Amino acid sequence: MTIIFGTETGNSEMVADDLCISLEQKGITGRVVGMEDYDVEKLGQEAMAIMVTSTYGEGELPNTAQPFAEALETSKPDLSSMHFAAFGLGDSTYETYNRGIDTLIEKLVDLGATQVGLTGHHDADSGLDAAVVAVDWLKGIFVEAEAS
Ligand SMILES: Cc1cc2nc3c(=O)[nH]c(=O)nc-3n(C[C@H](O)[C@H](O)[C@H](O)COP(=O)(O)O)c2cc1C
Repeated sequence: MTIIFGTETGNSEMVADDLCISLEQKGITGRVVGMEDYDVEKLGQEAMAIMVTSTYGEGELPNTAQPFAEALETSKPDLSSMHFAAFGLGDSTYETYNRGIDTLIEKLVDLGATQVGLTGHHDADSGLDAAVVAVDWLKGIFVEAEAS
């Protein structure tokens, strides 16, 4: 399973790495890739991916996610076979709390992808560790998938 992250200061990458470790503990091989290194033409081949991104500026995607989002708009890959789970990092002291992940989800769904489970969120203002929150969220996604 591929974990694709967008980040400005590295928190989303740490989350992606810990999600990968958590997957491997379940016997699932994971691969972590930054959005800046990911070719959107390959996205349609991901049967199941985990998307992780923070929010920057005023509700925008972080630097490494912006070219990825633009490439989605221009290449318009067919994502009808792709499933994905989504986790966002933000800070609730901003009015635009966690808008980045919602922007990304909208783009993927517009191209035909199917979201699995509820979007996970980390709030930097909570004082909680982002990776701990993300790994707990992923466990919930698995419980939901097993129940359905
Ligand atoms: C300049 C700046 C702007 C930010 N803008 C937002 C924002 O609009 N909405 C939000 O929810 N979080 C915002 N954040 C919080 C970041 O998303 C949060 O710190 C996150 O953990 C950063 O993750 P990253 O290191 O992967 O980029 C902002 C942080 C900074 C420093």
